[in-house]
Amino acid sequence: MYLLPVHRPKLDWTFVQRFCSIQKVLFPSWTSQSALMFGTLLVVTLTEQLIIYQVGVLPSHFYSVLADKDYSGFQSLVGTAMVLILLNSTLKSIDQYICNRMYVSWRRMLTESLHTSYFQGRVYYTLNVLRGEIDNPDQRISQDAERLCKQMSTMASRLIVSPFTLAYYSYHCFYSTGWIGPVSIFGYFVIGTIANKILMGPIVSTLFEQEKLEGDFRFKHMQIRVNAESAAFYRAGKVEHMRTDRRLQTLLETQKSLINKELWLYIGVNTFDYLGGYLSYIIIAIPIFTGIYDGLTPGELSALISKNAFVCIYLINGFTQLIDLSTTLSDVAGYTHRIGELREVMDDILRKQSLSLLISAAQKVYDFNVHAGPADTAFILDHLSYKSPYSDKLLVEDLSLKISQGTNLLVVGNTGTGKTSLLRVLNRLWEAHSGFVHMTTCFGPRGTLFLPQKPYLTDGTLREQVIYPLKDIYPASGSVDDDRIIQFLELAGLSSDVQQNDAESELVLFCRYDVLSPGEMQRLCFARLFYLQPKYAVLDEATSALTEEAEAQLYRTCKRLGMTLVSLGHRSSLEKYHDVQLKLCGGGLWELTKLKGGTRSLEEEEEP
Ligand SMILES: Nc1ncnc2c1ncn2[C@@H]1O[C@H](COP(=O)(O)OP(=O)(O)OP(=O)(O)O)[C@@H](O)[C@H]1O
Repeated sequence: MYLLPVHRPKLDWTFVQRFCSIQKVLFPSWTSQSALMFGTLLVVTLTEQLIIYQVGVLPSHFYSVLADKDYSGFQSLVGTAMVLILLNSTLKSIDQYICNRMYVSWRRMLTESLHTSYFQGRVYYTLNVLRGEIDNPDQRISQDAERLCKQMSTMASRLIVSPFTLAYYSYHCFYSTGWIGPVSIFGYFVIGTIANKILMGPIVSTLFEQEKLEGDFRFKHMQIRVNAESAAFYRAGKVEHMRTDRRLQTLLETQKSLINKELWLYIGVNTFDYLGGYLSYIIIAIPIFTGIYDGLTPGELSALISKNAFVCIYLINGFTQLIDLSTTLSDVAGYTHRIGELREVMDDILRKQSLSLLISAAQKVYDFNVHAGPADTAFILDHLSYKSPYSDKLLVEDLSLKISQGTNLLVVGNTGTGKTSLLRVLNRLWEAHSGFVHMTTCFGPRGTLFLPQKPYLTDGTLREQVIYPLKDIYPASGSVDDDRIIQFLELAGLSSDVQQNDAESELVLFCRYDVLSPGEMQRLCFARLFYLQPKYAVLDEATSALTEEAEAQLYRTCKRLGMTLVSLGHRSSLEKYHDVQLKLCGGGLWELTKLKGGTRSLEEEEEP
């Protein structure tokens, strides 16, 4: 099993590392779109600050012209104020616009990067089925990534400019008030930061927990949505109501606890804000009471006080804005941990996956002579033993078998004896416990195709359902061969459905695939098989929902199309389509027998 050490999410070094690694995704290079947008935002916010400074010192000019009764100076000042205010509001809107664009761009890059890892090899399978320590990967990719980008974009314009404004206003504050102003403001900020860091600690872990419960709650609703009919047959409304409410209660309890913890942070932040407002007067008062400005006229003094007040207040404001970001930062930290953790686990899976691929490639070269079979061999199993990932008991022990073209294999056995698990091992979803297993053909057309026990229908058009898992019509050069698709749907016994869906236009939206009966779904999967025409078809109880006549028709078509079949099933009627039977007896035991008749009896059946 893959397990990473459990880490309680906090504002710590792990957060910094995870945050930096996410930034590398968001800013892949200096010339990337987001880096350019970030640069533009910097220019816009700096210009905005310059304008704000000019707007901020306007009152001091007003005091001065009003005290001197300077009418023309007053007029030009009103004109300047109008222009500055217009400029300021335009720049502020551009600033918001860039932040929103950056959010979309970040979200695209982060989600695409998560998708790249998630869909690589069989990471999504390992993550969802085999590894329990990552809760709700879907929620992390869809919602947490979105919220992280949103919160970061709201922080961006305030954070980006703060080093410049702080330096600029510190200089002005020093110039106006001497060292006492900046030093007392810095000291005040350090105390505020330490207090907030302490208050933010519990919020990060509670937010992490809340997002997990949010995912669980959503998953419960999704479960009901997908299984609505089965639940309705059980009249399970009451019990599902109770269970769904229970998840909601747990979520709301955690949300309440988060809000309680945030209350202390809000108290801290607001106290810091209001105390900061008064601090500016203390700083301004010092040079006045120490007599530094004694030689000034009342008009000059009030203009100077207004200017100094603006500089001090703005410096304090610069720091309080940073402190105000604490609530956003604690959200960012929570989401960063959730996404960082997902990325680490996916990287870990990918590393192990490529390592096992390397080992198996090396083994393949080494074992080539030992295990090489005829050219038409699809699967080679040599002394293979396997077990389920959560158990120590072997499902099958020491199984040796070669599956070649023309030799159809039927795998039978009681429930839970490991039939589907054999396919998991063949497909490399599970690792073999010992022995050698190798699939010599490729997946898809001309190779091997698996029809899993639960038919999987994807979203999209009927054409896309039939050509699945291919992205495009096969072969790539071929024209859109809807006629072939319709022909194979008919062969699979789905003609009436096609006509219904096909009535208005060609093979368009197949939006009612979710209401197909299990039998119809299985027929649709056979239509896929006929379309792709692999050399080998591995069918896991692929006809369990169909009648024996339908089964016979589908199996005959497979054979006519030249496929070699490996079937898993319980029905004795399957025997006549196969040449060899592998019976799994449980406890690691198995029996391999030749079936009498097999292909021959099928040919006889077909003759009339
Ligand atoms: N994802 C999984 N993780 C852990 N154990 C699993 C997993 N899937 C199946 N198992 C276990 O492996 C064992 C074999 O399961 P398998 O699906 O191979 O049975 P089967 O022979 O195909 O049964 P059936 O005839 O019902 O399809 C079972 O005990 C099952 O609980």
